[in-house]
Amino acid sequence: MTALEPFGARLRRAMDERGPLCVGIDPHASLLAEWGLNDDVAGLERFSRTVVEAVAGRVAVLKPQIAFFERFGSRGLAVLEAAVAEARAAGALVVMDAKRGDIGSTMAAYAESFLHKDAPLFSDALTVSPYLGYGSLAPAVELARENGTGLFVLALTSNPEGAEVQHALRPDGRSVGATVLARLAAENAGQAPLGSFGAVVGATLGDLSPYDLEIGGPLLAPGIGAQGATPADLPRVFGAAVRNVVPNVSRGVLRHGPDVVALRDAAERFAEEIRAAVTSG
Ligand SMILES: O=c1ccn([C@@H]2O[C@H](COP(=O)(O)O)[C@@H](O)[C@H]2O)c(=O)[nH]1
Repeated sequence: MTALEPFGARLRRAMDERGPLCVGIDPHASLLAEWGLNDDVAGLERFSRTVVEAVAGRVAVLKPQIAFFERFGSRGLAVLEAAVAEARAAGALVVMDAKRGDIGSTMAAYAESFLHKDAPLFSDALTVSPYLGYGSLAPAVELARENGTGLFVLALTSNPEGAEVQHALRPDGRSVGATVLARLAAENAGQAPLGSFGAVVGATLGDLSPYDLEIGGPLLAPGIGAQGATPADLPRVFGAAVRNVVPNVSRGVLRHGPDVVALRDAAERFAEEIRAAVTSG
């Protein structure tokens, strides 16, 4: 494979051409049942293929949640490999939601598993956790730069429990989450039109004006739909940085399956609401 253009540039173009929506591939056992599928590898495969068929040719980003595939061991991971390859072949960027984080030497292996161009689970970007110290992510940053891939670093997560860690104040008076955002801004310095090192910032969080969200990179915003946020919340939560927001919807779209057209229509409705909110905000 020839070297890829940096992830940030590829993402900016995809957002401009297709809109910023990211649809999740989250095969919850309850969704498999609602779709009339068995909670087994065949059900998992049918679910993933249907989501890819419905939306991968239309939305900018697909975000598989690896936990739902790991549940089925090596055969689940084989299904994930196929879904990633098919989604990318249909023109979607793939953000692997694996939230990896470890000491630097192990982090390097995690990065190779997803961000190296020859990896079976090669993805355009990976979610990672900075809570072993931001510096522990350095091998992943380096490998992403070499391979034209990207990272989304957990900064201010959508779940209420995240605040006890992410809002905690450091000795210098800054919060932990604000420091993660500042480190990302430094990674992205000088990168145009968009850096490759994004933050995860929940759409559920309300007013984020105390935080500097201008990190020069994308902001992956889960929480719309099942967690209660709506597209209309985006301008209020993200302010001017809304132009760099990649809103994620998983269950809010997936509950409309298994009909391909119904899934596609649900994604299109979210995409339209996001477009309206972002342009009016
Ligand atoms: O802060 C975070 C980080 C990641 N997620 C993931 O996003 C999706 C959300 O799914 P919904 O069904 O739309 O609620 C899921 O894969 C989470 O693991 C998050 O929700 N919040």
